[in-house]
Amino acid sequence: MINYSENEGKQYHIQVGKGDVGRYVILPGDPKRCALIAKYLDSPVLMADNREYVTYTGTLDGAKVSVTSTGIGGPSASIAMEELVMSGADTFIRIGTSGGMDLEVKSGDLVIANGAIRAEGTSREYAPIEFPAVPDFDVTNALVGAAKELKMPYHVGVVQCKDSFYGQHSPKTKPAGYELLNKWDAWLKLGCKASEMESAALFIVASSLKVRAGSVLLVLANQERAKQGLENPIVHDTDAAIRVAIEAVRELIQKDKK
Ligand SMILES: O=P(O)(O)O[C@H]1O[C@H](CO)[C@@H](O)[C@H]1O
Ligand SMILES: O=c1cc[nH]c(=O)[nH]1
Repeated sequence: MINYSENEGKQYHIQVGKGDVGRYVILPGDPKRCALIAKYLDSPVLMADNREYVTYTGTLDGAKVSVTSTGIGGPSASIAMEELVMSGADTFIRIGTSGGMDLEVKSGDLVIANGAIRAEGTSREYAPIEFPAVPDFDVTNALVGAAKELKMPYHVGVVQCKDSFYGQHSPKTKPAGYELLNKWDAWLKLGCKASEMESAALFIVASSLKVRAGSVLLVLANQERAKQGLENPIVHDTDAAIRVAIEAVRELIQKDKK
């Protein structure tokens, strides 16, 4: 494969290469979240800042751990994962924001995905639609263990992934076939916990590359609760989700040593 990078040994988009990242990588969407995550690492170093991809590398309990932002949506997230795997990474935790769906999911809660609805386009370029977008079992267990240990309010369940943020919130037009893609009411009846944009693509890319991935999401607010007139403040602080991801990486590091 052609490497378009002007910098030898660096991946074209993320601008890191072998030796620059650890096997464990935390993946926020927002590049500005990287510094907030990196401060939990020992001796974090900014390795690259290119397009939507910012990477820091440090250590946790002596193991090399990195943070790389994915940008918004499956296309950029899949590029980040592909290039990180080519740089030596094999274990990924997405830490993102989301909108609650199930009425029991409140602002400020965390959602740990045990599956993702593939209502986005990127994952279809990797696997037929019948193949489920599921996270790695050990990574998911580590996230649940960390949320319990840190006494965070969390839910485990299916998340819905799409390519249009405003299609979720306020679709202006509903083209022919719209209901075939946007089955929001069905997902609600099936107990879907939250909606976001990257987990499905990341889980399917991880399956195709034979690496491990999981997701923990902060719930900013829940439009379904708002519709019912239930309490629904907006929460922006991602620190709880970041701490759960960090603790989960520690658990995985210990487990992988055995
Ligand atoms: O907060 P991040 O990780 O970017 O995640 C969510 O926020 C963005 C939309 O506002 C999408 O990327 C969505 O998945
Ligand atoms: O409602 C929301 C909030 C964050 N991200 C989404 O994709 N949807």
